[in-house]
Amino acid sequence: MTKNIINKNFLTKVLDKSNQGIHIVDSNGTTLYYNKTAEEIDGISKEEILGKNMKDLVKTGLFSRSVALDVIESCKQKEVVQYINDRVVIATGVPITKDKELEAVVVFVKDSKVLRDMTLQLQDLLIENNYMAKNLSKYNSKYLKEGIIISNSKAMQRIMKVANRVSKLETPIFLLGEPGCGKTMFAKYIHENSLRIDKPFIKLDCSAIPKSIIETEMFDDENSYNGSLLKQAEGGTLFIDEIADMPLPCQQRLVYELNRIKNSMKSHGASPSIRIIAASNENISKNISDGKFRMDLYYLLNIIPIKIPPLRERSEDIIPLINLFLNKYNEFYNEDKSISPNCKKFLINYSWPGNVRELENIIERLVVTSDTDVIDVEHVEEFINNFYTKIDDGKTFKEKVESYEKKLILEYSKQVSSIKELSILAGINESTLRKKIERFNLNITFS
Ligand SMILES: Nc1ncnc2c1ncn2[C@@H]1O[C@H](COP(=O)(O)OP(=O)(O)OP(=O)(O)O)[C@@H](O)[C@H]1O
Repeated sequence: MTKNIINKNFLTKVLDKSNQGIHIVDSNGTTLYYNKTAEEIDGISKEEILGKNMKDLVKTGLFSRSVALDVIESCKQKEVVQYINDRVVIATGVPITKDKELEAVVVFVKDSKVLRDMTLQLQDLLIENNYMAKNLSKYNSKYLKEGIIISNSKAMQRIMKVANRVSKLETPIFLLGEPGCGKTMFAKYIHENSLRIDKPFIKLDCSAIPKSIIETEMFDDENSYNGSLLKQAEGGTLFIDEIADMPLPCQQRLVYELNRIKNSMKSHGASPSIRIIAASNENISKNISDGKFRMDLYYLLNIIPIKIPPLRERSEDIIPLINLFLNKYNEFYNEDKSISPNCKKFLINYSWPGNVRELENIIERLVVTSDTDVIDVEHVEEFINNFYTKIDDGKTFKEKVESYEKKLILEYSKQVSSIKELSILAGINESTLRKKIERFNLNITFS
């Protein structure tokens, strides 16, 4: 059985511990109780006030006014600012009634010094807040200027630095990296930060168009649809994606073009008519040793090589990328989804064979398909099964990634009715997907 300890003695102890001053007077204004904090705030001792009437104490000048007397008169709660012994005190008088008759008045007393301290703290916070807001806007404009490129990892910060440095030069650039890791994004970024920003940025994806027409598209003004790409990119940047797929005769003409650009820069110091940025996700050295890629072209392009690491090697970028895509697709689909911490952990541990493109694609699907506001591991598992591969099965990392990719492509193919839909669902561009299907020897039929 619990003992009821709440008696008069106990309540008096509690009131004495309060950090507010408490002053109780009866309905005539005579002080019945005055706690320790009130003594400290008012600078008046219990002995000076207990059993004395407030009217007399106001007369003697000990109090400038008495809120207790105001409350006795009006029988309503009242708040006043008082000067007691040169200190500013805030006193709130509260009437206590029994059967509608006033029984007593309790006055709660606060030292304005506390409020002053709080005001000072608030001012400090406002200053800090202002400072942070300024920095945030600086950060935001930098962020926007960089076209929202997430570069939280050291590796990406290094690449951003190189990209910033080389964007103002005219030299060719060679971007290397797995599919979906951001090569096109970097090519655009370099163009947009170069002196050619007002001129065209033209992309040629050698894996997306039949090999037989690459040369025409690139060089032939008369037979290409809109004039040659070299002509279209005049004054600007020509971005040649998947250059390893470029046919040898075309490579030869590109070597000629690059040499011409180089010589004109050397002899006239002139800006080249076109800047070339090339990209490859193939093992280009293997193509060279197989005789599929010209060594001289490789050296002409490889003056500034930038290798973009796969996402699995820069896991610090995963959370900021998740947040970026979550905001983007929440806004786009007018949703307000968030991702649980467990699910984020789960996504950090995934190997992302399709790199940033796959991550973006999965976040978009999660925003659209999850039936709760908080996206959890179970929702992700619907898309990605067998997240974790066994470590000790004797396969190399690449083999594991490939076998996982095969599984995913087959699984996704069951949900769509064409290669185009499959490429959208998987977040891989169509030509890369076709190549993968061919390389993995997958037998895919669409319903
Ligand atoms: N660091 C990053 N920050 C923000 N978005 C990124 C980042 N890296 C890639 N992306 C986004 O991921 C998607 C894929 O990137 P991108 O197309 O540049 O890859 P890629 O390497 O050119 O792929 P592929 O080799 O298949 O052509 C794009 O939507 C791009 O904007």
